[in-house]
Amino acid sequence: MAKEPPEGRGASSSPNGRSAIAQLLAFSGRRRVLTYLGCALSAVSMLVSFVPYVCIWLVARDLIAVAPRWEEATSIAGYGWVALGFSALSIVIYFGALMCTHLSAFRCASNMRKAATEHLMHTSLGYFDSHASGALRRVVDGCAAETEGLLAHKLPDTAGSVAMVVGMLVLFFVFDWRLGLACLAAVVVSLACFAKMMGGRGMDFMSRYMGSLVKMNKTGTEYVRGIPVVKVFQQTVHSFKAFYDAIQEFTELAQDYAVKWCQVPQSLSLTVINGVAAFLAPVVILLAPGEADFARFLTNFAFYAIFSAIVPTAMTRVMFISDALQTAQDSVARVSEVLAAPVIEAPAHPQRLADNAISFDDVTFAYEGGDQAALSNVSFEVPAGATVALVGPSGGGKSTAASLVPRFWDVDAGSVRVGGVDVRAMDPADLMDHVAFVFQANRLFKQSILENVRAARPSASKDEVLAALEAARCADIVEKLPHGIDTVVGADGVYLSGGEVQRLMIARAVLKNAPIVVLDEATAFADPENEARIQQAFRRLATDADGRPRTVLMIAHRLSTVVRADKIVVLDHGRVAEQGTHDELLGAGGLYARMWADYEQAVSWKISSTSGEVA
Ligand SMILES: Nc1ncnc2c1ncn2[C@@H]1O[C@H](COP(=O)(O)OP(=O)(O)OP(=O)(O)O)[C@@H](O)[C@H]1O
Repeated sequence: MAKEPPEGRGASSSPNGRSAIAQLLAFSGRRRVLTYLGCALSAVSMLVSFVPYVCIWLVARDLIAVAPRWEEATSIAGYGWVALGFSALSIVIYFGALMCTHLSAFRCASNMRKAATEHLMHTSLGYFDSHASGALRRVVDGCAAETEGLLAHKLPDTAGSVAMVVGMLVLFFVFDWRLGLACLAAVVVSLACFAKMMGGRGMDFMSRYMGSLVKMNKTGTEYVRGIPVVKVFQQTVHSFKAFYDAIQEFTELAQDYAVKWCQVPQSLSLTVINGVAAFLAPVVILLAPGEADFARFLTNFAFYAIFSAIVPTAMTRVMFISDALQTAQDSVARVSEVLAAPVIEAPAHPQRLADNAISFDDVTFAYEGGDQAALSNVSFEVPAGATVALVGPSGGGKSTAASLVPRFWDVDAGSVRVGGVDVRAMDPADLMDHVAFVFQANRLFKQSILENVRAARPSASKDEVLAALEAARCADIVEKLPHGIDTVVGADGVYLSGGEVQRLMIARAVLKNAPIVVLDEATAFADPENEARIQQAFRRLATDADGRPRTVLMIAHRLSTVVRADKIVVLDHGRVAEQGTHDELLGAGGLYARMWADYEQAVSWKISSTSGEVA
């Protein structure tokens, strides 16, 4: 059978106006037909399971007809075999139904996961900044799993229950329509109570209840995330007012809903539907005197009194599908949200890089929802083989500028060029091949150091990885680990400091051997020894394997590292305040000169305070 493409994208494209089930079935692809087949088989199985009930009625009828000459009821054994045969047939058909619905449900879940993962592969990198990886994993995995129960079990069972209710109602009118009508009256009263509970104000209650539940879950997550702060500052749950209020609101709503609104109609509904026999009694008393065939009438009454109880069970099952539908609706909405994440558009005719220069041409960029631009009319050049440092006050736009090079986001106006080509006109894979990134938020996989570094170039040999580690001054890290380069990070208590992780990231970038490097110098969490090694590793990263200079765009948080840069670009409030070499900028006496003076003062204060003098 040909492999089906995941149809998730199609499913997400028109989420509005389509039911959750229709959207889920779109994920099942061609296998959706198995869901229909499974539901149909489940309904058939339910109808087949009626035959034993009819057999019981036939047995009762025959016995009453010949009583007390029981030996004349010769067909009873035959009815027994028929009942047994149909019971077995019903089970086999139901088994087949579940096989079909499971096959479709598994395909739906796997296509949902595939579609979301595939979409995330093309999503702009900036999206992951604002969406935590854990939350995304829960959406991709959790939502798919949540929908399995609905498609695999709830839907066929509901189809079966509907068939049961319909079949039972038909049977009611086959044997004696007058007794059937009495039973139907009970069903109608029960449904009316339920409609009162769910409709109008009840529905309003329900949507407020669900909204309040979502709010409580959200604020609860915030609270759990903030537990370290709560503990450190000796706070209680009351200090998380939003969470506390959400719990209160939910408690009151739940009580109101259960006590004020549901109590009466639900009790009535359950009493009526479970007491169908009570509706039959007056009808039987009224009709009995006029009955010509009293034995048959009695048999029918026995049938209705016993089997009418099946209807409420089936109806309850049908009603409770709304829970599963709500969960599925929620899952589909969350997956659709992931599928709507902005993607990096690849150009139809990608252009090739002419050289390794980077240039910002009149770039303006604002974050979604931001009231002002993070970068406004920013222009600067990083010539091929040069090292350019971005400096400036916090919030000046340094990280934003660096993240536009790998297309974490796309500019609103102007252009970012690499090798003379607008990054939007390049094949994203080509861009990634030419540029290595070392960012502050570095992540290591729970794999060996070897595999972690090799992630930059999977074809690299072990010797090449060792050479990269050596170049990034990581020898001391590897030496202290129990299994050297094969030690798995995060296992058996093997953890690395922030500075050590950053050096491994530099090793990755060295191994990648890309001609352009964008790095965020984050030495804030490194001790002096680590920092010295990181600086050496940065210097090593500035030249490639053949000793040729790489093009480096670095975000510098410490001015000591930028003195030797070919050019320094000072960003302030999203604008280029000034640019030039260290000496030129000092001579200009602007923002950089003031920052440098502050820096020198801080350093001299540090030196004098460590040498015991008061500055
Ligand atoms: N993901 C984001 N969403 C919205 N606004 C953002 C986001 N990231 C940064 N900003 C805003 O953009 C502006 C520039 O921030 P940016 O992080 O680029 O500055 P920076 O110079 O790198 O600061 P720092 O030196 O503190 O890292 C700031 O006003 C910041 O609040």
